[in-house]
Amino acid sequence: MTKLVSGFSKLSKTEKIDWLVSTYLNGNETAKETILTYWNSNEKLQNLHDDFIENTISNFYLPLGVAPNFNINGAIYTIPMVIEESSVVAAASKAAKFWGERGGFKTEVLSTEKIGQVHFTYAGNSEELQSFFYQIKPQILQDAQAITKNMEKRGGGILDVVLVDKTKHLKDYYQLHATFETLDAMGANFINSCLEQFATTLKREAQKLKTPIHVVMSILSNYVPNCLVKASVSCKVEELADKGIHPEEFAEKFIQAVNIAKTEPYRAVTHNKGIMNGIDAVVLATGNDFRAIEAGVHAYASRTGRYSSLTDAKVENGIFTFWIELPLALGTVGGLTKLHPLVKLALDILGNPTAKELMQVVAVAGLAQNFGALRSLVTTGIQEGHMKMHLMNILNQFEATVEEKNIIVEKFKTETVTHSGVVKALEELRA
Ligand SMILES: CC(C)(COP(=O)([O-])OP(=O)([O-])OC[C@H]1O[C@@H](n2cnc3c(N)ncnc32)[C@H](O)[C@@H]1OP(=O)([O-])[O-])[C@@H](O)C(=O)NCCC(=O)NCCSC(=O)C[C@@](C)(O)CC(=O)[O-]
Ligand SMILES: NC(=O)C1=CN([C@@H]2O[C@H](COP(=O)(O)OP(=O)(O)OC[C@H]3O[C@@H](n4cnc5c(N)ncnc54)[C@H](O)[C@@H]3O)[C@@H](O)[C@H]2O)C=CC1
Repeated sequence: MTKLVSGFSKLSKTEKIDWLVSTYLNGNETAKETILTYWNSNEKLQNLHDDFIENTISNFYLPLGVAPNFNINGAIYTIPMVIEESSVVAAASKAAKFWGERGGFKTEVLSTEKIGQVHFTYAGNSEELQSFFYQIKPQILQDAQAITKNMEKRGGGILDVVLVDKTKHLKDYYQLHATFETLDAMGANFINSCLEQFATTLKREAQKLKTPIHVVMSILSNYVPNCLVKASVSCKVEELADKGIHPEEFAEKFIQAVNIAKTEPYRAVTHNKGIMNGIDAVVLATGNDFRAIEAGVHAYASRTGRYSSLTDAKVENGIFTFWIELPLALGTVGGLTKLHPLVKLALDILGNPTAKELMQVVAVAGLAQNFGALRSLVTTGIQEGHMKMHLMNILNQFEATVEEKNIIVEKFKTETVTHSGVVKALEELRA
């Protein structure tokens, strides 16, 4: 068994790689070469990327693609997407084109409130704590002024701080539950700084109480059900007609597919995974925190107590409408947004949106993705389009030459792509 290593973080990058290769990779020189192959030849850029995280040994590439033709509230966007899965960008592009010819996407930001909490315990009288809180609330806000003054100048800051009694759920457990407007910042660091200051004031002032309070932790919440965006598409049912689509039958099956995802959690998780194909890809391309988005979105999908679809669809008076509503705490300043050159490029492609504008673009990407997946699922089935896009991955896996690729791509233009079918075709070609 390998011994625990001490002081690893203090080694140079090359020393870290040498340790890794000798300890876990049997000194394999090819492994070392792979690590070095992905270093950026531009030293300045390499240093920039290395500093994003800790113990960096190389760069991990994901493709950056673009999906054109998104008509959002009348403006035409090309959406940058970072994702490893084939057919996602194609599906988004196809859905954008389809809806671009049918009035485009309509979006609306419903709210932008962020949340943070100071979690603490107090074993004394609850009413005493309430009146103590009302006395010190102005002081709590006053002490945070140094942190909030610039955000206030921009029109944001702390919206409110309330005391919440959670003792019914957990013995002696209370919170300071705070709400924030962080404008174009996702706000994690701003909120956490405010919360830690609230905790400092709370602890200082609580020395006056008969029963002590114990602060457990201060942290923002990634559940932001009041930071909501809605995106929708609609058209007359007959306008749904397209290659392979009978409009009435399509609308009916499509709505049925959404209804199944609304009631059946096993289906809802996959349905929403398809939505997150679009959401995460834009979140990543724009340097946002996809873990925060994922956690918040799935909590929202469970808000009724049962995990459900993020999208909904209906036909009313002959009009088909399909929409999504979801929480998105995004930033277009802060974090990596001004640091990562490709993030900066992605934001430039989007016309340097505000956080509110980015929320709308991201919601549209999720809706488009869901439309593309459902359209395939209720018509051809998902494998036809997905495997068509995945063909190149299979060929690369078997190190097909350019010539072999050309022959096999041509062959599968008229046949459904399956992994075994492609392998067989390659074997026959090589026999
Ligand atoms: C894959 C398509 C688009 C093929 O669809 P198609 O009709 O064969 O495509 P086409 O060759 O006729 O081209 C039509 C348009 O599609 C786009 N398109 C087409 N090919 C490309 C390409 N190579 N590169 C870029 N864009 C492409 C592009 O917009 C193109 O227009 P054009 O550019 O020619 O004017 C279609 O079958 C589709 O939308 N399938 C759905 C795929 C999907 O949802 N993939 C997600 C991964 S599966 C998954 O993870 C989620 C899931 C499905 O489980 C979720 C759920 O269950 O709900
Ligand atoms: N649980 C979580 O989600 C956590 C996330 N994080 C990380 O925190 C980072 C995001 O934190 P932020 O505070 O957003 O970033 P940040 O710390 O880079 O701060 C952004 C700052 O930009 C300034 N600013 C300039 N123009 C602005 C404008 N128009 N609107 C708003 N602010 C403006 C403000 O001072 C703001 O505080 C992400 O990298 C995230 O991964 C950190 C801790 C926990």
